[in-house]
Amino acid sequence: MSSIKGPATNEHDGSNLRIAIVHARWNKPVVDALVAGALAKLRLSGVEACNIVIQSVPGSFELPLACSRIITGSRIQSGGSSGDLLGFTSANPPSVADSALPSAPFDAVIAIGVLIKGATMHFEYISDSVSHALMKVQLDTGVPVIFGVLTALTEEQALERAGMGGGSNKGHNHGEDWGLAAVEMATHCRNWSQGRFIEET
Ligand SMILES: Nc1c(NC[C@H](O)[C@H](O)[C@H](O)CO)[nH]c(=O)[nH]c1=O
Ligand SMILES: CC(=O)[C@@H](O)COP(=O)(O)O
Repeated sequence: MSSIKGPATNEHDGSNLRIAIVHARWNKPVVDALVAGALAKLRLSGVEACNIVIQSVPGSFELPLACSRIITGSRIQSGGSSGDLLGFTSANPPSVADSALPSAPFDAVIAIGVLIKGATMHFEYISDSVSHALMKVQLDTGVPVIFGVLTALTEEQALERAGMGGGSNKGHNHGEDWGLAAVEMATHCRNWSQGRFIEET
C-alpha cells in the first residue's frame, strides 16, 4: 500500500509574488539541494527570478533573527508604514544601491537549514528553539515563514529528504514542497488580508 504521507499541494500563480529564501550553511551539500528544489518550484509557479532574494547565515540557530530582520528590512526599503523604524523616511531613504532595494515587501520567506543529531543535546536545543522562534516570527510579522529545517537523526535521513539518498531510495527533495508552500501561503495571506476567500477547486 502506497504511503498517504506528504503535502497535497495546490497550484497557485506566483507571478506577482516576492519571496526570500534564507538558508544556513551547516551541512551545505544538503542545504544546497534543498534550496535548489525550492527555487525550481518557485520558478515553475511563475515567481520571477528578480523577485527571489537568497540570503545565508552560519547555522540554523541564526535563521529566526535573519527572517525577522529581512522581513522588516523589506518593509522599510519599500516605504512601508514602519519606514521610521530605523530613522528612514521617504525624504531620507536608506543609502543603499538601488539594485539592493526590494521594490515591495516579501510575501513569504522560506527558512532552510539542516540539523543532524550529534553526540550531545545541542541538536535538541537548536531544533526546539528554532522551530518555536520561526513560528513566532511569522505570527508576529504576519508574513508566512515556511519551516524548511530538517531535523535528522542521521546523515542518511537528511540526504533522503533532499532527494540525495543512496541506493534505490533517493528520497524526495522537501525543498520542492517548501517552494510550493511559500507560493500558496503568500497567495492565501494576500487574499485573506483583502477579505477575499476564494473557493478552492
Ligand atoms: N550542528 C548544527 C548547527 N550548529 C550551529 C548553530 O546553528 C549556530 O550556527 C551556532 O551555534 C552559532 O550560533 N547548525 C545547523 O544548521 N546544523 C547543524 O547540524
Ligand atoms: C545539531 C548539532 O549541533 C550537532 O551536529 C553538533 O554535534 P555534537 O552534538 O556532537 O556536538
